[in-house]
Amino acid sequence: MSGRLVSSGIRLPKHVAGDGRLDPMKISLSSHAQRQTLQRIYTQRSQHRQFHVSPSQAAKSRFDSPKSEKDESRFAAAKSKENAPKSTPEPNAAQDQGEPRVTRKEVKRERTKILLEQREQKVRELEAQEKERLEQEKQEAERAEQERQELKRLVKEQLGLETENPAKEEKSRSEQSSNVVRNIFFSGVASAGALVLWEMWRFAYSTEPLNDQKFSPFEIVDRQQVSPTAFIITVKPVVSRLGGLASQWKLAWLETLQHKLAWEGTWAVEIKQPELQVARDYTPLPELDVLSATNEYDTRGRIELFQLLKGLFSPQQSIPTFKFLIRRTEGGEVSSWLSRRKVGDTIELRGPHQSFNVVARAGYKEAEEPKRVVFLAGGTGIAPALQAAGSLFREHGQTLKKMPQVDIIWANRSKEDIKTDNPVIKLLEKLKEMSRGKINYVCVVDEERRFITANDIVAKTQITPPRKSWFWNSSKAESTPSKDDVNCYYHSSKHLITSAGEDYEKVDGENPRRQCACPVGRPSFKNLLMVSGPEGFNNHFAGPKYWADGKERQGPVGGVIGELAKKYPSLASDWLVLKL
Ligand SMILES: Cc1cc2nc3c(=O)[nH]c(=O)nc-3n(C[C@H](O)[C@H](O)[C@H](O)COP(=O)(O)OP(=O)(O)OC[C@H]3O[C@@H](n4cnc5c(N)ncnc54)[C@H](O)[C@@H]3O)c2cc1C
Repeated sequence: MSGRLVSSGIRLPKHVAGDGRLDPMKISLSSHAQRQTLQRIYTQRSQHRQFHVSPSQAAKSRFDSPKSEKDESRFAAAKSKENAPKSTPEPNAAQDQGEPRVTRKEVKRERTKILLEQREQKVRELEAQEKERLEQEKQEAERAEQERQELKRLVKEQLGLETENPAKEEKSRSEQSSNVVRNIFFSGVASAGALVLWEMWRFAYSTEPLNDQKFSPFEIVDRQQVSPTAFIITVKPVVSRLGGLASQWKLAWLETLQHKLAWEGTWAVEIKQPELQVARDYTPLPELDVLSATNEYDTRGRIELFQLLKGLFSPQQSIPTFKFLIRRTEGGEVSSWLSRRKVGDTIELRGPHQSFNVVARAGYKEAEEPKRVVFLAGGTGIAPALQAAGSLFREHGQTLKKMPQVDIIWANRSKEDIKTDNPVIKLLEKLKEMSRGKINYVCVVDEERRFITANDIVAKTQITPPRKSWFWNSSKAESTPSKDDVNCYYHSSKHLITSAGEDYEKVDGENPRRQCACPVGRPSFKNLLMVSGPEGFNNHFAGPKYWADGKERQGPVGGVIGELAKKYPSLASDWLVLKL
């Protein structure tokens, strides 16, 4: 226990002096106000001791000089107590006699009271502040709501949506719904317009799926090995998978082109080897369904329109394909690269490059009597032979009456090339059947020591040796009237010597047929003897071509046929020899 021992042996609290009085400075109080209060109590006690004043007097003196507002109220309370009738005796009167009347408990109570009062005061102040803040917030919220309502009213007024009566409201509602319908309608029209514009843009800027200016992608969809060195690949154009008008148009355009080309004669496309950036010509095989199509495909424009409409109404339209018979040449840049391509691979094509218009050269529709077309084909040279036969069939297929007799002699190295399951053999058989024998073929194979001979050519062309003149009794051949003194591009042998096989004029991007310039009343047609194969093959039978002005030209007829022409003058006068 803290405190101090006095002489009497009694331990006093530390804030009580030796004479029993309270020592205010020894009482530990935190606040100044508390210290003051105790100081007052101490003073009161001293006064009481020195002057023997009564508690009421002490209270009076205590409150005589109020230090604060609080003290003032206490002072007033004490005064009123003092003025009150003294009916009851002072409770502590006996103790006033020399004894300290303020105990520690009282000090503590007083101090606690003061603290409580202070705290209560603080709480009241905080409550008042909080109330004031809430009040302000409420007022602000009310003001904002008023402004919002006002704004809403103004907007409604501006938009004319102010409804004052139910009729007006109903009218406004119906107007709103008709607005919605109108908006939906115009959105639909706008979307359709955008779609049409998009398609027109694609239509205008889409390149043709096959053109002679730049290479276009084609996908290999089939590959068939027909002999150890030869194979057939089928390709289809790569068009957008999304379809749409532009894609349909592309397919329709290509199908149309196929029909047009099949009708006229021989043509080829270039295939690019992308690694070496070189290209070589290859000849598409004719498609049977194209050859057997009816004559509704009359002109180019009509074909396109018909195909386009067909394509639009049948999105699953057939995709036109091209087939190539290719022989892998040992060390060849393009053919060996192509031989390694598989189904699914993409190759690039450019073309078409048309050469001989077989139909026009063989007399076209003016033919007065069926003519003959003989084709000497070596290896893959069978492809142009099939094109020529196909175009003549396409032209005369309906009546077959005026169709020239077509004889193909196909020379190959091995028997494997002419197996019955070879698609080329199948195609030849089908053409023979469809043309009721007007198209015929024979195969000769090196392996069997069977080659195309001069006798074969004589037999197929049915040329006859010149008759001996009975008058001169000499071996001099009877002169045959020349049919070659015309300048017709299609039917003059002289003209043919310098020809680069350009049987089509280029007019405004179109390749129309040339006009036959043969004089009226004279036969304007010729028999055709065509030679198609590797360079050596062509040179052997018809003599070499020559280059002039950057173009490969036909040159004079030489080789086996040139020799025959010397013996058979009708070969020179009635036949055109075309080197492919
Ligand atoms: C109108 C037309 C249509 C055609 N159609 C077809 C067809 O349908 N199918 C078909 O298979 N072919 C066709 N061809 C032939 C074809 O275009 C190619 O000529 C043939 O495929 C060979 O080309 P390549 O690039 O493989 O060989 P290339 O690289 O051109 O070589 C050809 C030959 O020359 C040799 N050679 C190349 N360079 C040299 C050199 N520096 N020195 C010595 N020898 C060399 C090679 O070893 C090879 O034997 C056609 C040609 C034309 C003109």
